Amino acid sequence: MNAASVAQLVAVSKRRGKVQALDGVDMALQRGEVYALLGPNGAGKTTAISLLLGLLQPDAGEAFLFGQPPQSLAARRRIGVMLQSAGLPDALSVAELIAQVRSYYPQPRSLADVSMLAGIESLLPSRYARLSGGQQRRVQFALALCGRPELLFLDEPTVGMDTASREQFWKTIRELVGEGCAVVLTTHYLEEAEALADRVGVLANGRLAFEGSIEAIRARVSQRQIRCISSLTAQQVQNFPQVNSVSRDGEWLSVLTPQPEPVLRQLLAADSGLRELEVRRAGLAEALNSITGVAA
Ligand SMILES: Nc1ncnc2c1ncn2[C@@H]1O[C@H](COP(=O)(O)OP(=O)(O)OP(=O)(O)O)[C@@H](O)[C@H]1O
Repeated sequence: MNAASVAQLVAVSKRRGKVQALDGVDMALQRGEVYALLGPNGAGKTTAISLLLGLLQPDAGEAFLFGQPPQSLAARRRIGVMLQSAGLPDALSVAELIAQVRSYYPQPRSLADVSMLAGIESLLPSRYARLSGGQQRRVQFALALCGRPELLFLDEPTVGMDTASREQFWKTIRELVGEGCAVVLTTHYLEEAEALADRVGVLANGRLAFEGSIEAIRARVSQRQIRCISSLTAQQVQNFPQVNSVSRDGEWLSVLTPQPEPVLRQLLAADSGLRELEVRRAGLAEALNSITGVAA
């Protein structure tokens, strides 16, 4: 156990039904850090969070919250949780739900603060059950903030939120992190991981296939994408050495290659009218697919 970690999995394995959902996973989260857990459906993200929350027990290895077993009441008081299924009572209003959750804590955040942070002031009188999916997510976020958590677990938190709500949510997360709160986030929105995460863990088939910064993930993909407006056909460019694939979108040509320099020379030599040239590393989605593909 690492005493400085706010949450930790040590060599954790867990079977779920016939599936080895986690297989020897080590993970440690520090104070004030945003850790995004990424990976395809069924990779084991929710299982990892459930183990850290003490909702599941590991078959092998150990889970810790603030250096204690996750079931410890003292440790649980220090966390806030937003899971995929909230199971909240349908009959209560948003204000009543918040009052109920605030009552669990000795020094809760005020109703005004919680509502402002989650952007739900106008929803307080409404019955929770009558809210839209995105509004319910914002209320769940408010509930997770009631106990002034030092560690927030957010399992796909912005599913169903509109763009403005998502940006407000990201802004609030940054404020909380600025005050020292740590966050474990799972998401399928890569721009969300990019916007928030200090560190990313990529799970594939129950194993941690990669851990590092977003930039480090990108660096794993050696391919570059060349984009330009050109009269050359995709077939002509496909025949250049070092070209992996070519696609055309209207007047734009997109070329994937591990070696952009020789390809650029050939493109410029073959088309004197070529313009709007840009070269960039292949995208984050492609990098992740390559990490999880290799792991599989
Ligand atoms: N209650 C269960 N009984 C049997 N198998 C389960 C159960 N819950 C999860 N699994 C299996 O364990 C594996 C890991 O599931 P988990 O929910 O942790 O994945 P995930 O990465 O969170 O996926 P998603 O992105 O779809 O939420 C999957 O193969 C899943 O089918």
